[in-house]
Amino acid sequence: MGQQTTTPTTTYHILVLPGDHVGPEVVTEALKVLDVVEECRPSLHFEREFALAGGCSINAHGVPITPAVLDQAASSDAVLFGSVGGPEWAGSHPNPESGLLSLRQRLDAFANIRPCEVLVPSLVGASPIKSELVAGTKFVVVRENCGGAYFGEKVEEEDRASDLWVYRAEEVERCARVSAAIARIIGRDGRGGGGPAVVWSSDKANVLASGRLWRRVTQRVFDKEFPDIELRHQLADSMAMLMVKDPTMFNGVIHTDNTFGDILSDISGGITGTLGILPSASISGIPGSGRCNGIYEPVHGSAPDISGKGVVNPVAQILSLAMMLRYSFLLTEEASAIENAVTRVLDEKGNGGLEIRTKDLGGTASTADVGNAICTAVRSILSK
Ligand SMILES: NC(=O)C1=CN([C@@H]2O[C@H](COP(=O)(O)OP(=O)(O)OC[C@H]3O[C@@H](n4cnc5c(N)ncnc54)[C@H](O)[C@@H]3O)[C@@H](O)[C@H]2O)C=CC1
Ligand SMILES: CC(C)CC(=O)C(=O)O
Ligand SMILES: [Mg+2]
Repeated sequence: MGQQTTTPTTTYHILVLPGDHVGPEVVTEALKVLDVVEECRPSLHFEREFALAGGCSINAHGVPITPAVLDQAASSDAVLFGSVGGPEWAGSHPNPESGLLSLRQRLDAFANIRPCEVLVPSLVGASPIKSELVAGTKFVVVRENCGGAYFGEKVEEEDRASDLWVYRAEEVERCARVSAAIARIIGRDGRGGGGPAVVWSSDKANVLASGRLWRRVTQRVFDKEFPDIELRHQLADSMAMLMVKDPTMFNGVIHTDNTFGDILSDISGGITGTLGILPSASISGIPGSGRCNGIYEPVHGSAPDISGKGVVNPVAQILSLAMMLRYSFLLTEEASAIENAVTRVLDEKGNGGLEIRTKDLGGTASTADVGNAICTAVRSILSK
C-alpha cells in the first residue's frame, strides 16, 4: 500500500454576527462563498461561531452586544459583521449601532478601509454621474475608526447635547501609516504599479482644532516616514463636492477622520449608484505587516426599507469577506478569486450574457441568485 500524504489544515476562527434586517440575508450569501473556498482548498478550515449584535441582541439580552460576545470577538481571528439597526429600536438607549462602536473599540480596529471602484465598465450606467466622468474611478477611503466625535465624551440632556471631538497625535499617526501602506498597495495605476498612489488628507482645519492637529500630524508622519508618497490636503466640505463633480480626481487614498470618513464613504455609494457593492474592513494593524484581527462589514447599513424581500445586493458583504481573507488571513489568492468572481458575474450583462444583478443595479436577480452565481464563479476560478 502506498503512503498517503495529508496536507496539514490551517484553521481560522471567525465570529459571525449577522445583525439586523438585511444583515443576515447578505451574511448568508458571504458564508456560501466561504464554503466554496473551503471546498476548493481542503487545507483551509474556517471555523465559524455565531452570536448576536445590534437590535437582535437588545431583544435577546437587553444590550446591543454582551461582554461575552466582545470576548468571543477578541479571541477570534476575524469578525464577519452584518449591519445593525432599524426603526424598531429608534428609542433604545443604548441603540443597536453602539454595539458596533463597542466592538470596534474592543478590537482596537482603528483603520476602516473602504474601497470605491466602478467594478466593471458596464456598471458606469448605474451611476447617476455622467459615464465619461465616473469611468475609471478607483479610490480607497481610510477612515480613523476608534476616535473623534463618535467616541468622545457625550452629554445628552433633554435640551442640550454634545459630543467631544477629540484626537490624540498617536491616533492620527497610526491611521496615517495605514493610509501610506494602502497607497503603496494600490499604486498610482490602481493595480499596484507606477509608485505609491497619491494620499489626499481630508479635514476641516479651517474650523476645527482637531482638524488642525489632523493636518499637522499627518504632514509630519509623511515628511518623516514616507517622503516618496505625495500628500495633498483638501477640506472635507469641498472634497465632498469634488467627489461628485469629478470622481476620478481623488483616485488614490482618502485619509480622514471618523466622522468625515463615514460621510465621504457613503458618497462613494452615490458615485457607484448603490451602496450594495461597497465593502469595508476595520482592522487593528498595518496592512502588509502580518495577520491582524478585524471586522468585515459593508459600508451600507441594515436597509430596513428593502429587508425580507430577497432583493438586497450581497456583493458588498461578499467583497468584505474577500477583505477578511486578504487582511486578516493573508490569503491573497483566495481573496482575489472572490473579487474576480464578483466582477465576472457583474460583467455578464456587459458581455451579452445573463443579467445577474439585483434591483439597485437595474437588474431583476434575487440576493440568492447573485450569491449562487458568485459561488459558481469562485469554484471555477479556484479549481483551475
Ligand atoms: N455598519 C452598520 O451596522 C451600519 C448601520 N447603519 C444603520 O442602518 C440603518 C439604516 O440606515 P440608512 O440610513 O437607511 O442606510 P442604509 O445604508 O441601510 O440604506 C441606504 C439606502 O441604500 C439602500 N441599500 C443599502 N444597502 C443596500 C444593498 N446591499 N443593496 C441594495 N440597496 C442597498 C437601502 O435600501 C437604502 O435605500 C440605521 O439604523 C443605521 O444606523 C448604517 C450604516 C452602517
Ligand atoms: C456605527 C455605524 C452605524 C456608523 C456608520 O454609519 C458606519 O460605520 O458606516
Ligand atoms: Mg456609515
